[in-house]
Amino acid sequence: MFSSSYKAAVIQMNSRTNLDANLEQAYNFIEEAAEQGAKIVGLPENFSFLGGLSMRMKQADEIAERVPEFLSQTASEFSIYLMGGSYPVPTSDNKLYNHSTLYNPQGKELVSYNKIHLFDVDLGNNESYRESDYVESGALNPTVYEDENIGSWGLTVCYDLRFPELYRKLMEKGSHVLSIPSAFTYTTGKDHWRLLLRARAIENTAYVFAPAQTGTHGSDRRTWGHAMIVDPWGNVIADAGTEPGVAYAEIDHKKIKEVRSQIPSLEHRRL
Ligand SMILES: O=C(O)CNC(=O)[C@H](CS)NC(=O)CCC(=O)C(=O)O
Repeated sequence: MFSSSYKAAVIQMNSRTNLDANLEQAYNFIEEAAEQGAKIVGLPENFSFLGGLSMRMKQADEIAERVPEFLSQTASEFSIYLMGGSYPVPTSDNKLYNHSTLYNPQGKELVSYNKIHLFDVDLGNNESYRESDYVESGALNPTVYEDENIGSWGLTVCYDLRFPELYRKLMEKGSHVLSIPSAFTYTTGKDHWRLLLRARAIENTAYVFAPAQTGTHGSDRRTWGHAMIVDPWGNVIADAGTEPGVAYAEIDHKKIKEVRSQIPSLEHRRL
């Protein structure tokens, strides 16, 4: 367990198909968060490129080269932990991993995770998604990073949020904070996002840290926003609303201890 509380920042972006513009938007919000004293800052799913699938495939090598450089330099420039949302990393068979990552204040990558659950759904009204057409599911390897400064962070991405068994595995590895960078659709977000985030926090007595995408991304994509931090009791302690921006909350080891002693449900598990 870490020993002090710290300020965390979730970034909400409106990423599109211009890598430079997206990185600039991310940089400006990270700078703002660092100036506000955040020790850890998180970017949303596909912060570097959203929409424009064929363009993304063409630029995938460039994105996969530039984004880690950007994350490393920015984390060390502002001396913060940086959760790099997710970005596409080409696989050997011409697909992508939806890759999430965590950097330390010296700009070193600490841990990374490839999204396991892929968003293949038909929502009606001509709204459907086939993430598995271009993304390869990651290894079934629940991924946690821990140190004495930030505690134990479990990495997941977006649609993973709907699979509580993944979070149970992360809890078995001692997570204090569940990271869920997202680009939830407007259609599902309005009914499911807040409820699912609060449920994961309550059932795991852990913080939920969820940067998000918001607004429209080209003509066929609309995301819900409401980047959020939820405390282990299930209270929403930061909500970025619907505009791009940054939302802040304190992550406090005392709160985790308090809730886990009030309701030791993790210890009461039978199955
Ligand atoms: O590929 C991209 O451009 C960005 N990635 C996404 O938007 C991903 C995969 S399509 N979206 C989700 O996982 C939404 C999940 C969701 O909305 C739900 O579970 O309801």
